[in-house]
Amino acid sequence: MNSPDLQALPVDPPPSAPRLRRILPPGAGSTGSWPLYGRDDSRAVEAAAHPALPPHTLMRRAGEASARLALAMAPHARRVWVAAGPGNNGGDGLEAALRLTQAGKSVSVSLLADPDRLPADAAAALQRARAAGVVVTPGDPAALPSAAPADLAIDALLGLGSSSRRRPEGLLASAVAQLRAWPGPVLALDLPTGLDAETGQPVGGDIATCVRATHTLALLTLKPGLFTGHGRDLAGTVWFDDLGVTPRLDPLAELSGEAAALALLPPRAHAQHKGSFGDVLVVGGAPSMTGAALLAARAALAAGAGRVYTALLDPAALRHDALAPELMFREPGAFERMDATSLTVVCGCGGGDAVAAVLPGVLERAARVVLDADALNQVAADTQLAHLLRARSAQGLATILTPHPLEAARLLGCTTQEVQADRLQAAVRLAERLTCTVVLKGSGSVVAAPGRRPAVNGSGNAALASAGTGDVLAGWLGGRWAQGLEARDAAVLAVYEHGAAADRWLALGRDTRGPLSASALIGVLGRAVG
Ligand SMILES: NC(=O)C1=CN([C@@H]2O[C@H](COP(=O)(O)OP(=O)(O)OC[C@H]3O[C@@H](n4cnc5c(N)ncnc54)[C@H](OP(=O)(O)O)[C@@H]3O)[C@@H](O)[C@H]2O)[C@@H](O)CC1
Ligand SMILES: [K+]
Repeated sequence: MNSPDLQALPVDPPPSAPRLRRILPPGAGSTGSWPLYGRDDSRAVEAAAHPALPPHTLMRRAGEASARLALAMAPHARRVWVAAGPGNNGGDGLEAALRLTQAGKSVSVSLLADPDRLPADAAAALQRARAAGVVVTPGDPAALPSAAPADLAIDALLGLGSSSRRRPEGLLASAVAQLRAWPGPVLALDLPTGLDAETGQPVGGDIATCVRATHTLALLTLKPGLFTGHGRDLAGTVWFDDLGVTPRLDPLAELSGEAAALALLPPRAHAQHKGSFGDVLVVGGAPSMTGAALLAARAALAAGAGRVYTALLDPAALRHDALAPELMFREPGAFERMDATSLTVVCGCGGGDAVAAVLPGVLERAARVVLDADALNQVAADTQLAHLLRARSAQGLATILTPHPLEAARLLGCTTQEVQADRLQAAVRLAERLTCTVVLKGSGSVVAAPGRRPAVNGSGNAALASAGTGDVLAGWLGGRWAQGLEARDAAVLAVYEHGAAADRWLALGRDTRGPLSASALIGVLGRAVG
């Protein structure tokens, strides 16, 4: 997208600096972390900004930003269809329609609302649009003429006011269906209609009633729902315009970006030696699952740990890895004789039930522990292990858990659906319950630590959905953490790098539909950021 298109429209009032920023996928020069605000806090930010501004200023700015982005993303669109809903999201759409008409586009607006019952800002926008000659048709969008693939649709049906339990029905549902079937690009204003701003779940539970946008322009604040759960799939490329407002509230969460990860990378000085970079012990690999432990160990090595030991739980397994001869193999019982105070133990990868025997010793003594997969299931099934885990933080021992949603559900004693219904809250609850740092994996992985603001990861794509990538994450995380980072920082960094490696893989022109194998992932991880 080139900047002349973004400059094509008159601005009102002129912004002092470019406000429109691309957030996802992260590009060159992307910033550190972005604050994410929930529904109530976004409304509070809006309410605090209004008194200092002339009436309708924020909505005008929202319309201006939307029109600029629309022109840039669909420069050859002959027609633009705006689907406007009953609230201020619809008002944003009307403001955008006005500006796109002024820019020479053929714009039609379907207003799915009673024009006499619009909120004040939206009512003013309707008046301004009509006065400028925009054709606004209240009612049924089914009457639309067919669109060409270059034509643009704007989803201004529902935004922040989307009711959390009410799925779009009737005319609203029919407009959503039109947007889902639209042959060209779809720009969602603030949120794709039907997406919950905080959880990234479909309101009313049915993803078929959500708009699937090619681009979403978040307005005033970035909302966490755009980046986790179904948010990534429904929002497409995410843009942000703060409308010239700086929030004075603590955010609900933050989005980790490239620069934040780069700032956390452990430095490597010339005069350091392998002893400076920490020791990692990977415990796992029960019979028929040794590959999982080997993947984790190779990843820990690639992450830069000074020495990596591997304790396979399969007594018959080879004590050698021809592809990683740097790995040192030990018996599982050897842990008892190692210096646990300087050790980072990655425990669980392919560990099966056999991992239960080593877990008590590891939890009681190891300075830093990453628990993954079967180790998490053992903790969920054994209250004594859960007790040992909780006791660690009081003894100054740190733990990072890396559950996927099913493992998190077992640990929390709830269903996977309940975890997914609010991933941020589930990660925070788990971190507080077990006094650990938690990485809740999945689309938009969440890093939570007791008393700290949760972070949603901004990197990654569906290529990571392949066997063994979780083992690679656990090992890579152990390898990064061993080099002296604080637990939450290590988790934020490793999770970002893990996703960025998959992004880089796609950028290199690999098969965009095929998965990235776990072994190939280790190969690209070292060059994931920077
Ligand atoms: N004002 C400003 O300065 C700025 C505003 N901004 C923009 O405003 C947006 C928030 O506006 P908003 O609060 O009016 O909410 P919005 O999402 O438009 O809809 C609420 C309406 O929809 C209705 N409704 C809800 N669910 C429904 C369902 N399932 N099916 C049917 N109806 C349903 C709901 O009805 P109710 O629940 O009240 O019965 C109500 O009538 C925000 O996202 C941003 O785009 C920004 O540009 C910043 C500046
Ligand atoms: K919308």
